[in-house]
Amino acid sequence: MRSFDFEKEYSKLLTPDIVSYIAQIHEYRGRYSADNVQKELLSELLEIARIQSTEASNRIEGIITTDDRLKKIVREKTLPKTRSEKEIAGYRDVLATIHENYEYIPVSSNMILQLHRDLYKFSGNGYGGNFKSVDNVIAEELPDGTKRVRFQPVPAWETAETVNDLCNAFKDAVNKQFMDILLLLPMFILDFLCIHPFNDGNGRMSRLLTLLILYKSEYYVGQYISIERLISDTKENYYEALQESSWEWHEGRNDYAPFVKYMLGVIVAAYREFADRVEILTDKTISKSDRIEDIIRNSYGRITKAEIAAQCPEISQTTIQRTLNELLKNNQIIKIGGGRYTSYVWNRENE
Ligand SMILES: Nc1ncnc2c1ncn2[C@@H]1O[C@H](COP(=O)(O)OP(=O)(O)OP(=O)(O)O)[C@@H](O)[C@H]1O
Repeated sequence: MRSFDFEKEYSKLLTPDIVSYIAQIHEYRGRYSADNVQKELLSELLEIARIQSTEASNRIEGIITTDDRLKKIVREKTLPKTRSEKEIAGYRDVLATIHENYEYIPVSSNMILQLHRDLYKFSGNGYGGNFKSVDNVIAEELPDGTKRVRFQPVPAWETAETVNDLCNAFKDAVNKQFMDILLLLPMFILDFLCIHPFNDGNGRMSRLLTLLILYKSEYYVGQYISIERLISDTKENYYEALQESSWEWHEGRNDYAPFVKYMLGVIVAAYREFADRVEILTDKTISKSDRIEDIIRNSYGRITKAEIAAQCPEISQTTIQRTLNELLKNNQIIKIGGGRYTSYVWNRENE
């Protein structure tokens, strides 16, 4: 059976590029601790990130619904109807549990099972909260419709014990305190994905666990900038890094570096985006119209005038309307619907 030795692998990862990523992330964490950023601003970013995270993590697995239904599900304004919507609602709830209770959720086999149970609580397919009952493969569908095996995970009969060993080894490594969690985290996630402990939901669970471990270690950026969206936007690199790092995993000879670098790159990108958003939203020298433009560009799907106003209460309705007219004239946004149902969406065709 596969064993886990974080300490042995750790020293191999201390290369200049990885160390530089870690230094950047440490610096960002210090600069943007919650005390340094306005509370209203954070709650605005929080709402956007919650929608994007739920959408993106599900989209990576082909689980989708319309923009409007997605927003309503995340805001709990409707009940999920289709199978995909039920899985999206499950993700929404597990994400909320992690956001609110990360301090009290240990990274243990039992907790992973409980979170997985909640991921499927609307689905009623019997998968939720149980490790896989039969062996599985990580497959890839080729353009001609045929399937190719990307990775053969741990067999079903070894799964419970292997997850338990992984969680214990991870806990021991964290407790030793001299190894940076930013390296232990992607190693743990890669091992989790190579075990692929569930019949379904492994990718989503791995991204939820990523957030959990980041929050527990006081890296809160994922609450405000969606890490899942950044992964979805770089899906090809994500799969490539996983492929490279999982090579010879069963023999314990795999190289964690590609996936570690990929994940650290994503975390740095999230902090950079956070820094940019904070600057735009707080810099008083940035014009009102630029702020409105930024809000529309960064919103998920359509946005109404009332939603824009809620995000910038200090800007008058007249200025918002004038800016909307200007953006429409320049073809930067698209108007959808009419009357009190009018909404706007950023025109990405120009990008
Ligand atoms: N070569 C690989 N090695 C390890 N993990 C991989 C590899 N390629 C992809 N993955 C991971 O496996 C996930 C997809 O696995 P799979 O298609 O089996 O989905 P699943 O278990 O049904 O769950 P979910 O639907 O949430 O992904 C990806 O999101 C990615 O995280």
